[in-house]
Amino acid sequence: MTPVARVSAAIEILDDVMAGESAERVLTTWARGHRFAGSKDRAAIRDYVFDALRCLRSYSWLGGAGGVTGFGDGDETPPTGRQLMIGLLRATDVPLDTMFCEARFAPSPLSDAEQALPDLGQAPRAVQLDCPNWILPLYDAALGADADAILASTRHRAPVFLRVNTGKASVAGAQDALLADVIETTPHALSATALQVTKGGRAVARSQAYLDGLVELQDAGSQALVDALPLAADMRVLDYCAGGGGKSLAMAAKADITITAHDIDPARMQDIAPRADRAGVSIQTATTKDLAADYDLVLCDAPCSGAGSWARAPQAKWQLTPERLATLTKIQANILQEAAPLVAKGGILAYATCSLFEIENTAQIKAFLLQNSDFTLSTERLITPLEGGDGFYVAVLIKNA
Ligand SMILES: C[S@@+](CC[C@H](N)C(=O)[O-])C[C@H]1O[C@@H](n2cnc3c(N)ncnc32)[C@H](O)[C@@H]1O
Repeated sequence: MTPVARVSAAIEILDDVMAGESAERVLTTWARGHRFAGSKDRAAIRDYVFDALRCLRSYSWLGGAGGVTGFGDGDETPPTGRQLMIGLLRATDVPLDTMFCEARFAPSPLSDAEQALPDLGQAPRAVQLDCPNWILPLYDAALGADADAILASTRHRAPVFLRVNTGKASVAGAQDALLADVIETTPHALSATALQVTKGGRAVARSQAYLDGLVELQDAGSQALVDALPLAADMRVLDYCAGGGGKSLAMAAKADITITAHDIDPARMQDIAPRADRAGVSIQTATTKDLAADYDLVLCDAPCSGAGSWARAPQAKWQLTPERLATLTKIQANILQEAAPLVAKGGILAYATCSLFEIENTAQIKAFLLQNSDFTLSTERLITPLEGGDGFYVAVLIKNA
């Protein structure tokens, strides 16, 4: 495909996404209907779509949809795919007349109105930072002087990180094995097991090092969260909200422990067995009625707004509503109450989210401690995207002996 045809494809896809469709689904459907598009075309179009989603408000502004204050921010009309791509190309200094022109498959040349260059410096702070208006106060309350820098970081693509499975390889050994598939990496300060992929990120899942279980795809912040857990040999550990098992696998690689994975939706755990096989570790899965009440450590990696990973999953930023956030905080409080009796006396209850907001993090723990005087707070850590990975919160509570 020519560069202009890629821009036209991104416009078409973004129009569907702005109509409320999932970006992943629209991209998959588009690829099925356009078999002539090669992998490089698909990757370039995908990058356009996700870049536009990350910077939805500032690109809308630069694309001339100045009145649009945010998709998902009320009843406003969302920007068109064309406006977003005009904004994206302006923001990245691509001359617009090279893309919007008379060439075959190109989007039509800019109208006189579209030629006017809006000044982003005049836009409200939330537009410049690509944040829904109602969410900005949550950032300010939780992150103070760092709020702007953290929001700015979510405007850029998140790096690909790997976790070295130290049960199978050293960090240097895993790096060498990845090099055989032309995947270049560099260790990352957030965790001793974290490698940031600097070249070949799209090839990881096909590489021999990955297929042999030497590495797993896992964000560096997620690894730092697991590092914060006081795991020790022979512990009985319950991963109460295990999902696909990312944290279970990381915990299993850290210490010789017995791990049980649980999720309210057992179907979410279907990948755990093949992933554990690949990693060479053992993880049991259990339904709620199978759970014992004497775990040495229970991890609740609760469902949340996902605010710490909006650079990776940008559509979620625009889909979150105050009502959904209120529902999530209720679910989080219930999960803590369900998990507390499963912790053995003297054991540990760990609570984690990939959110940055107080209402999902410190406020949740404060409320829990008020109602559960048999627990005390041991440590608490907020990992923000300024440390290089996704944002996470983790609190470690101890149950009285
Ligand atoms: C943030 S995700 C977990 C991600 C996973 N720990 C990982 O590292 O890949 C949250 C999970 O909590 C599960 N969940 C929601 N409500 C729950 C509940 N009441 N009890 C247990 N799991 C729950 C969801 O099904 C979802 O899989």
